[in-house]
Amino acid sequence: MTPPTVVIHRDAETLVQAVAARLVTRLVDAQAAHGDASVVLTGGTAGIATLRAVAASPARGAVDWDALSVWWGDERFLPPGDPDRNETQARSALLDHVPVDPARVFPMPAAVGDLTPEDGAEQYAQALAAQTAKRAHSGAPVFDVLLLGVGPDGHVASLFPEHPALHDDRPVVGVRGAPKPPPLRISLSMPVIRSADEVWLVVAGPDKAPAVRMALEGSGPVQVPAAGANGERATRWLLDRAAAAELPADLARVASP
Ligand SMILES: O=C(O)C(O)[C@@H](O)[C@H](O)[C@H](O)COP(=O)(O)O
Repeated sequence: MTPPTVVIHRDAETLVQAVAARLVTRLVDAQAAHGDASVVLTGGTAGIATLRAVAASPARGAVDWDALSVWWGDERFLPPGDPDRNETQARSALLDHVPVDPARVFPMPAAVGDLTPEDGAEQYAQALAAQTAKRAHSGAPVFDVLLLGVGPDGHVASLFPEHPALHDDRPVVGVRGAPKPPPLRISLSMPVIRSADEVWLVVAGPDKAPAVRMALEGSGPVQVPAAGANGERATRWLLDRAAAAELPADLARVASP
């Protein structure tokens, strides 16, 4: 694991534009290297705004959308099409506007009938295992880039501080009693998050500053899950100034003054 890098942008809007540009480049590079690319999306304000910025970017035409697999890091366990589902928001922000191959878009299961979050997690783990085998065969990482937001409490995906899901050794976990609504969720587990080639934590706003500081100053991942979210090859903290406000000066070099 390489040490995290920190990039600080002037404000939330500059941050999402810069992350969108970086994401387009990352997907193009992955496709050039191994023919296709695999991305994990996040819910949350900054994550969805980034997808909107990709959709609006003239550079989006550089991505071969047909050769992209789309996964989710977590999902709010709600009925299909619910406006609060991360899937619904990602589709309207980006996926409905680019020619993705529907067979390569892997939303987490929705709340239908008797399905529980645990059942949904198990189904998603099966889809993931098939992808893992396929990508291993081609020598590509399972995920080229995995996007995460960070909560004011330091949660990432639906892995909340001190929550039992953090200790679950299954690849995908059903979450009950999440402190951020809705209480029922599905999440990739920490080991699966950590298997991504690159993990990008996209964080804006002053309410996130204490969590960003704690994660980067060595807090444990049980108290501050974001502290454990490292990629195999790169971990990038992509921040606006407000989220970076509590970082010590040696970490706080500003990219967009
Ligand atoms: O489903 C969700 O809510 C998430 O995926 C969650 O982990 C989110 O990314 C953070 O809570 C940050 O969200 P904000 O950027 O909206 O604060």
